[in-house]
Amino acid sequence: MMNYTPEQAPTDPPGHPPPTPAIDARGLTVVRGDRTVLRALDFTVAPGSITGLLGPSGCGKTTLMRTVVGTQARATGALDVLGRPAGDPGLRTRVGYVTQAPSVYTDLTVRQNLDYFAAVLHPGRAHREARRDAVTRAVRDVDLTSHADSLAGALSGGQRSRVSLAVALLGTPELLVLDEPTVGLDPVLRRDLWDLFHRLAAERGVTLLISSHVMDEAERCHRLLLMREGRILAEDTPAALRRRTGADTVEDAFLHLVDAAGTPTPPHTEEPPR
Ligand SMILES: Nc1ncnc2c1ncn2[C@@H]1O[C@H](COP(=O)(O)OP(=O)(O)OP(=O)(O)O)[C@@H](O)[C@H]1O
Repeated sequence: MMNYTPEQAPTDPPGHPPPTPAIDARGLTVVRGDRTVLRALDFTVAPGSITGLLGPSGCGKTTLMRTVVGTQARATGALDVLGRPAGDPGLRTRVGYVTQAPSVYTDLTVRQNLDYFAAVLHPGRAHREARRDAVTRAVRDVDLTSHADSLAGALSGGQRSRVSLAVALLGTPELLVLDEPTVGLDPVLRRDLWDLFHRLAAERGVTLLISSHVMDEAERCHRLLLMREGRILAEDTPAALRRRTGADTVEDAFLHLVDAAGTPTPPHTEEPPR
């Protein structure tokens, strides 16, 4: 089983001012094409925490992640990431982003992929040993040591996704933004990845923002941002959301909050949360 409980979210030592949020959004609005996709979002993400971003397909999760990592144009309002405006060049090595589609070279082995990205991050002979250590650690983190010399193109979809995650871990990011990292993985790999996410938060102080369709993964997060139709429906711990709504599961809590919000859902644009 998992080696944590969601109630064990990082807390501030008494008497200390709260730390700067890892993410601080105020009135964040994003337009894509002729659609307003994110609508005046206000939320914060605490450093060293795991925040789950949940909501039905098309509610704006990827758009929000793209905005946090600075690749989304036409954002208005304020969005600070690690104390700087989102997209600031100083954040490049401090933020890791893993997209839904794995971005690896299929004609290189796992290790060659990582060697390449490590050389981009830390060029030069002086960093050769540090690069080798970083690559070995990242391959081990994602449990691909036995596949290190396999061509990425010969791996399963889930294994390729883990190579992408290993690339993001190379730079030892302070904030990791992961878009549906567990899609297509079997239950054992999903559990192992969530264990890794918790180790990264607890042992390395990494902040993780993780999107998912899968409501049972919500229970593995310290806090949740529940999204619907470009808005934040609720922001709280899984337990508090269940308590607040009298629901047994986060999925039921979500449905309760949707009903309470009272906005009708056009059937052609909405999928139920999976
Ligand atoms: N390039 C684009 N131009 C215009 N609208 C877009 C574009 N990309 C996405 N959208 C719209 O923005 C909305 C949010 O999309 P987004 O990909 O952020 O949702 P999502 O919650 O991540 O969905 P999923 O879970 O299916 O990945 C959708 O209604 C989508 O149609």
